[in-house]
Amino acid sequence: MDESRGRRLLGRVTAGIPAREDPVTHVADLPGRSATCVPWPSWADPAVVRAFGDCGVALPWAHQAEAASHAYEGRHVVVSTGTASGKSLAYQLPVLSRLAAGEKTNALYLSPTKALGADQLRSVSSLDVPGVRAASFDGDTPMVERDWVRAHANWVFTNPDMLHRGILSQHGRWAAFFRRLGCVVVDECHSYRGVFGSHVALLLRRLRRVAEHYGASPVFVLASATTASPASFASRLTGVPCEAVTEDASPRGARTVVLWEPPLLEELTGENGAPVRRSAGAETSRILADLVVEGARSLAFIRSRRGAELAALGTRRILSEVDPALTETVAAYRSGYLPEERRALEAALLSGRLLGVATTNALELGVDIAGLDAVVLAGYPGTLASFWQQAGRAGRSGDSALVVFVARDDPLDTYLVHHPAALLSRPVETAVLDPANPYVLAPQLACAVAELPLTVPELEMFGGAAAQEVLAELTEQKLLRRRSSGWYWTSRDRPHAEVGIRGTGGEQIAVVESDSGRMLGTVDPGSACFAVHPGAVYLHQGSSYVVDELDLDQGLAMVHAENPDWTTTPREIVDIAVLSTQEKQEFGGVSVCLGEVAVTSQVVGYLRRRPSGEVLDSTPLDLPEQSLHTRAVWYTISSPLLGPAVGGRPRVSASASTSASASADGEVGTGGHRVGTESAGPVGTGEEPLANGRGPVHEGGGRAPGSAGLIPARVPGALHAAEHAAIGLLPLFATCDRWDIGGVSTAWHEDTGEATVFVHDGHPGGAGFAERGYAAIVPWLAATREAIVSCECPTGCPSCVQSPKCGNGNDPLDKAGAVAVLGTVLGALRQHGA
Ligand SMILES: Nc1ncnc2c1ncn2[C@@H]1O[C@H](COP(=O)(O)OP(=O)(O)OP(=O)(O)O)[C@@H](O)[C@H]1O
Repeated sequence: MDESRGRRLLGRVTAGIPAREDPVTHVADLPGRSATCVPWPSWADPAVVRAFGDCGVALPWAHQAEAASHAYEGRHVVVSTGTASGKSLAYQLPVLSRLAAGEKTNALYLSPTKALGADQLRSVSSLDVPGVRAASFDGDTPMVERDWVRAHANWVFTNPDMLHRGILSQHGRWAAFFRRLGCVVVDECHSYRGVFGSHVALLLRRLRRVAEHYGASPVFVLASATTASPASFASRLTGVPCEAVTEDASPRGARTVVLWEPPLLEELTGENGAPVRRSAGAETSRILADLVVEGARSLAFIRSRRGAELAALGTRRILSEVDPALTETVAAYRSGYLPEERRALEAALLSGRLLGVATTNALELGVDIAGLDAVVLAGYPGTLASFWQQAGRAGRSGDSALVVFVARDDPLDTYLVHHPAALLSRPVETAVLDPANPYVLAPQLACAVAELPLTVPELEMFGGAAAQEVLAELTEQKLLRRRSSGWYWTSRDRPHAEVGIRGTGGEQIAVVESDSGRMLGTVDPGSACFAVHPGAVYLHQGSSYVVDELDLDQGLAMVHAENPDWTTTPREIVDIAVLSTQEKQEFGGVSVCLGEVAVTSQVVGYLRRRPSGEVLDSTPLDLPEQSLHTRAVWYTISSPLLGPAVGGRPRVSASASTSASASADGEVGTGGHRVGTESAGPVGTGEEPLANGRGPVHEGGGRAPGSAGLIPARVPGALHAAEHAAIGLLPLFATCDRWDIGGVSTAWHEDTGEATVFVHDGHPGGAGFAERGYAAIVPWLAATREAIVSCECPTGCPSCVQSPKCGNGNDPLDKAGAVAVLGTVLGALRQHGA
């Protein structure tokens, strides 16, 4: 294939776009690499080597052999290499070699999703190595088969949910399996982050404890996408020291990576008259259609299932006008499809019968698809690990391929397409998890004690003092009994069923279709008012429903199927109180704090909007207040630093400007990474002009040196805008989703006595995001300011300071004021040595 295929495809997808609308903000050519193969390790069983050879693997790549040897020789290891770099072989080789040699040993494989577990079982079974009895044990395993698996399987494929509820909770029935447990495989371990990751970390400690009880001490083999500090992450996740193998020896094709910002729409405006851009989904359909016309096998990653379906439809619509025969070569792919449908789609894409597939991240993990001609990413997938994982589906075996990152209309994506280094030159972040979160620790310790009485020496593996405190509370609640030998579970019932490891506990709200009585899914209690309030549009597996009733007492949301051409946005009022300040640093009029807060929120209504952003109407709601104890990072600014003139202090604004947040549903965020993405331009007093040429703040009178120079009336809007943009940018440092965090800003806060901007975790007890914000305060706020400055809109738009979930209808928002405030804060931080 032509070396410059990526460049040629780029020429095709930009052909015909007028220069003034040129969406391409950056192009980077990433070189390819050839494979480094090594001989099979001497310990590898010949039958296994033969089986791999029959599947086209003549020799292992160097990193595979290295990781496999660590595992075989009993050292815990994490292999952290790129997409499709053959991580499976790294754990298959040692496990299969022992089983093929007839050793009486067992292995346990854990994957974050059932589908991935099924794929991996299929791959192991297809090798057909003698002596291997591999079987899955998950929610789909029929009861009649479960006994067989427990008694006979020597390699069990499961997931953390089943390990928690179905295996550890009744470990006595698995005694024979545990006695011989020699290896635990933790696949795609980078996805264990945030609250879910914290649960899994404690679950793995429980697993180790139970295995030890039966006399086994398994070796852990972890597979991860490329991440920073994989060894320390793997060690935190498992609680045992892990070696890391990171040198990727698999072959990789060259890639042309293009950053793409859709143009502003001339004919449409959004909330408060703000300019809006063409949607990333529509833009992606257009690009995908061009690629299909070129005969390029392409994948487009879209963040929602519905978005993936819509992008496929959009692509087909465009193609039907060009060449109707090509419409057949385009499809959507997402979880929720039957395994056979997914297999058929994968095969069709690999064979070239399908050319364009619009997918959710279902095709990101574990699916054996690589070597495509092009990948389009509609929006930042949340982490660099995901970005590279998705981009890695393009360009293998020496082919040059095209990767297009299309920005959505939000501050983070806008920042990234204008700061390529933040996307292309940064080391991938490590995942954040916080197993010491008491909201996670308490239910996990209850399960651990119910499994086996906990002794004092075992405290250390669960976090030492933090665990001791939690145990004391559980004892006080009479859930445990303390004896001299340790802690004992008091009830006959096991706590496991009550403990949801993917959220932060509490009774889940069931979402039920009224007509059929079918349960569609569950929603975290903390986010129910937000996600399934009456009138809300609820999406499930690509289908759309509208909520008729939310009964919080019964834990039920009743919905009916409906596919309206509008979406809903809840309106929420939020209040925040500081419970304790754990860290505080003073920087001459600016202080930066980390601590515990109580966030009280109430959904008071919702907006209906068209996909274009146009608001149809606003409906009031009467729902109860919700309270969330969590962690926050906040900064305060003294009056002289805000005010316009020396002596001209801003009056305190009586009405606090708050913005909504605190949704605890959806994916749990991940780990963060402190990076050097500081703004290229000077950051100081907020004097630099905005990109639109407007000077930022010139409000009469003199100004104290370094102050923001804002008259009091502008302070709430300035803080509010600064808070929105900061929420938008935190995912760059804390690798959470913007929906995992929330914020409140106020011109005067009663606990701090000053103008304050809070950004808080959306999960009870926190998931480590606020800590990341605190640790990266300067680069985070510098990036925030830079994102606002570089946005070309005049007074604020979704690309900079408007928030899609604002409880105050994005009002007041003062874009220039936000730049001034952030400039002042950064000036103070820098001047005082932050
Ligand atoms: N040493 C090798 N030589 C040739 N092909 C190999 C080798 N090792 C693995 N492969 C092939 O590479 C492909 C990707 O392997 P695998 O799915 O294990 O990668 P992965 O790193 O787990 O992928 P993902 O990033 O999707 O998790 C498979 O088709 C596999 O057969």
